[in-house]
Amino acid sequence: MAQDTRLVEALSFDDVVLVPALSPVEPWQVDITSKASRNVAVNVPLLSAPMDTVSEWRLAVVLALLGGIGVIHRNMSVEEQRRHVEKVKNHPIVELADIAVYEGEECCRVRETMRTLGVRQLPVVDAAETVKGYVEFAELETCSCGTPVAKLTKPGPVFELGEERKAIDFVKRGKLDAAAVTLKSRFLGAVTVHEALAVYSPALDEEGRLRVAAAISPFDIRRAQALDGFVDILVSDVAHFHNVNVISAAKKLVKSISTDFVAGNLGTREGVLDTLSKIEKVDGLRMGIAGGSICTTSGVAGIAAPTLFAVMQARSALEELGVKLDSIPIIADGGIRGPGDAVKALAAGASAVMTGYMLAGTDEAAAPLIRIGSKLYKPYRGMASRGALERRYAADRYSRVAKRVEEGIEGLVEYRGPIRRVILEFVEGLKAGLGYAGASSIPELWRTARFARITSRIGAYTGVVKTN
Ligand SMILES: NC(=O)c1ccc[n+]([C@@H]2O[C@H](COP(=O)([O-])OP(=O)(O)OC[C@H]3O[C@@H](n4cnc5c(N)ncnc54)[C@H](O)[C@@H]3O)[C@@H](O)[C@H]2O)c1
Repeated sequence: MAQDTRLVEALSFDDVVLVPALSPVEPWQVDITSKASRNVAVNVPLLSAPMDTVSEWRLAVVLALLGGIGVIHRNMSVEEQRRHVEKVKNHPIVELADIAVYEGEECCRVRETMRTLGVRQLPVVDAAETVKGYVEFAELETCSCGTPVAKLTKPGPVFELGEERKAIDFVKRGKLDAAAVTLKSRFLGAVTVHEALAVYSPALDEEGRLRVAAAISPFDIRRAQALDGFVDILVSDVAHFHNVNVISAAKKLVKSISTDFVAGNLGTREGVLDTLSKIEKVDGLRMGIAGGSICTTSGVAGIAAPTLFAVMQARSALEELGVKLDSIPIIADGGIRGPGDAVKALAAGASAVMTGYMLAGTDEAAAPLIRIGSKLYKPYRGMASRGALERRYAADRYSRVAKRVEEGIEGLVEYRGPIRRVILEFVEGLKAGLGYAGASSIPELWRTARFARITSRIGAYTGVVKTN
């Protein structure tokens, strides 16, 4: 057969922009709820990459409290990975010790403050200002002053702003010794209540526990079975899923699990078509090869499927099969530097994005904080870097050595503070992006987004020295 020498165009995030459109919504009204896999809803369309400098239980807890989902890496034994998942699943949403019942004047004061602020819900925080969840302020009884007594009940999902609800949620740790306004400024910092309400919305399973996913190799049935039914999603974690051996291993593996299975990484339409035609149960597609900031695959092997291109490829495969985009969600994985790239990935057809880089510098990331001179950093490395591979082979005696070449670097990223700051910026960026594109939700963005190719970099701060 003659070699096919046609060039296809593999677009990357910097090659395109989304063009603005008539907008029926204000950014704060934009709904960014989505799916991380067929049966797993998220309030923030973000998954942490299963990397050993990023995703362990601590990050997964806070990310789920903020509405996204963490994917626990697999550079550890099966037992250890299960323990990480357990820690997330058993983590309290509301710490019972922090719960108080407010009565009388105190109750009236809370209600009045919240009414003044136009707020129905505030997050519960601990001493480190980590979001613990929500408390419900339900109109169950009436206190002496005639207003309802606040009772803290099971945490619920975030209510739509402007929606009339009987229940009023509010946030507080310990006794209400300060007005909600004070709490707002202490906890929320410079952001508005509207913004904060949009962010703090835990991703919970049917039993009200935090959601969490775990990375597996399709060859590792033992690991998959140990996590099956316990974790929300099993995420395939190999560089080239479109390999006959990987596909046949996955075909076998899915027969023994009931948890959502995300296939990946894939880069092409053909890869998706082969995956879906050969594997009975595929609940999501992890798309993108060699797009990551720490990935050296394109240099080492000359291969890449840039994330934006890979998402577009998956979308065309699904459309060809007549499969709805939200029934097999596409996860854009690799090279997402911030919300702008994420908006482009979503517009191309993704339901959610996966990132290591954006989260690697946060307090909650799995690597230790390092000081060099006056600056703080956190280590960050690719999962095919020498260090990560050595750890895998040492920690997991069932791991296979498929290649003897490194495809990732080990480096440092600047310290970024608590993850909630990153997520807040991410959520607000997404909402702004959808607002510009004239879409009030992600499915609407799929239908209406228009891309334009750009001929040169659209740069912010060009020629300006940034001081903040
Ligand atoms: N997303 C990316 O772009 C990317 C690229 C490289 C590595 N990685 C990550 O690095 C880690 C190691 O990756 P890995 O796939 O080498 O893991 P691995 O060593 O567990 O390999 C798993 C299987 O994937 C197949 N495979 C992998 N590379 C292949 C290739 N070049 N040609 C043919 N088949 C291939 C083989 O069947 C192999 O046994 C994983 O965590 C992976 O996700 C990611």
